[in-house]
Amino acid sequence: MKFTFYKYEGTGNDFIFIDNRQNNFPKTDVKRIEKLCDRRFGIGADGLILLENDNETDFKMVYYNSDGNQSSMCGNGGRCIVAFAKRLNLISDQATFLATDGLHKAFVFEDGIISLGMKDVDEVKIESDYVFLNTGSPHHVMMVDDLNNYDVKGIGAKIRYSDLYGKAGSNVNFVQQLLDNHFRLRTYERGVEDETFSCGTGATAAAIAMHAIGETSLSHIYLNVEGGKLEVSFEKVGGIYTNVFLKGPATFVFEGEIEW
Ligand SMILES: N[C@H](CCC[C@H](N)C(=O)O)C(=O)O
Repeated sequence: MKFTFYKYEGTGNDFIFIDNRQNNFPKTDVKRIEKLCDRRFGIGADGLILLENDNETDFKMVYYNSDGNQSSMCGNGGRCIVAFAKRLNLISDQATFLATDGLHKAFVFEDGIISLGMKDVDEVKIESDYVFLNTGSPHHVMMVDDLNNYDVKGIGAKIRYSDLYGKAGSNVNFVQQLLDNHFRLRTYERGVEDETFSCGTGATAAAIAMHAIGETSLSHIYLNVEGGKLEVSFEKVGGIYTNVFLKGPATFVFEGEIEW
């Protein structure tokens, strides 16, 4: 089998893209997808994303974590697939696409920045030392005083595999407040089983969580992640977080061919 692939990164969260509109990619070959994502024996990425045809929208997004398993919504990958669709001349400066958590709208700006509409969040579980919410993927969010030298992988894995989240697990986000609506975020990602340089649904979850627990009353949040900067904006209407947007860069890195 021979495929052209396209490598993208969104604030350091990196992905292999395949144009699967011919529907010939081996979608159930977990070991193959895991190997393609392997940073030594494959191309290397946090995830692999298929762009497929969809009757009602511009395209469909299918997301796999680097463990080779299909998973829930990827916010950075969602921004990158819009850049990929533009490269394929499928769209111009906006898109509507179908993902595992429903329909997404997206807007492409001049400088390559992409703003992705995220699902509404109608349930935010506030506990004494963490917040849990689902922004298309499940996220445990907790505040820490200093993210320098913080054991994100060790502590993140403990929480991800704890009884709290059972077999499904959760992504784990550690947030440090810098200014009123400015935060630093480091994330342990389920399915990568390591810290990633950025997590889009995690940044969205952290922003909404900080608003929900009153750390900020502003609804436009700036997040410094290990791989760059993201912005999250939202409105809270009748207890529901809506008009949620995740904005940031989506960068083409290289294209190549894989054969096996
Ligand atoms: N690892 C996540 C999916 C990818 C999330 C992340 N890459 C993003 O940008 O949202 C999960 O299995 O829940």
